[in-house]
Amino acid sequence: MTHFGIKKLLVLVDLDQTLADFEGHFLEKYKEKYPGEPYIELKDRETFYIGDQYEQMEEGLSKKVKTIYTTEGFFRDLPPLEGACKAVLEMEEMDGVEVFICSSPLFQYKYSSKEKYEWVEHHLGKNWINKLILTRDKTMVTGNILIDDKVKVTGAVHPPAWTHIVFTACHNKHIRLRDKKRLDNWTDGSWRALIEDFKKRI
Ligand SMILES: O=c1ccn([C@@H]2O[C@H](COP(=O)(O)O)[C@@H](O)[C@H]2O)c(=O)[nH]1
Ligand SMILES: [Mg+2]
Repeated sequence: MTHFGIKKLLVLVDLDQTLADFEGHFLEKYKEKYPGEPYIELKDRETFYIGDQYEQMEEGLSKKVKTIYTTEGFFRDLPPLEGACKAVLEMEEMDGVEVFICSSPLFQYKYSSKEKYEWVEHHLGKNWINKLILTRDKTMVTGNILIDDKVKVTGAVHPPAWTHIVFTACHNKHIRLRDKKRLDNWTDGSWRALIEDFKKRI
C-alpha cells in the first residue's frame, strides 16, 4: 500500500491459535464440562478442527466439542499466547509496517463475532477495533503477509494477495511444509527478522 509514494508492509495476523490460546482454553473447559469423557493432550493433537480428531476417537464427541466453543464467553476469555500482544503492538510501531487482525467468526456467529471485538479491545486497546477484520474468507482480504495457524487458507481468490506464514500450533506441528515459512512463537524475536525481510521485498 502506498501513501504519498511510501510503501507500507501490510501484515494480517490471525487471532485464534495465533494470538489467542484456543486449544489450551478448549481443553481446560472440555475437561471441566465432561470429566468422564476421553480427551486429547495438546501434544497429540493432529487436525485443524478439534471435533474431527475427537470424533475419530469416539463417535459423538464432536457434538460435545462444539458445545465448548459455542458457549457464551469462550472467545472473550481466551488467554493470549505468550508474547503475542506485545509482539503485535511492537510490530505496529515498526517503520513502514501496518498490522490488521484478520479472524474468522464461527458459522454460529452469535457470541464469537462480538467477543472477538471484546478480546481485541481488552488485550490490544480500543484503537485496535479499527484494525479487526472479521471474514469467513481471508483470501478476499488484501495484504502482504498473513500469519495464521491454519495450514490451508483457501477461498474465492486464488492466489490470494498475501504470502501465508504458518504460525506453529499443536495441530500443525507435525505437518511438513514445502512452500511456506513458519513462525514458531512470539517470544524469541524471530517475528521481527521475518517482518524486516518482507519489508525489503515490497
Ligand atoms: O476446532 C475448531 C477450531 C477452530 N474453529 C473455528 O474456526 C475458525 C478459525 O478461525 P481463524 O481465524 O482461522 O483462526 C474460528 O471461527 C474458530 O473458532 C472451529 O470451529 N473448530
Ligand atoms: Mg487461527
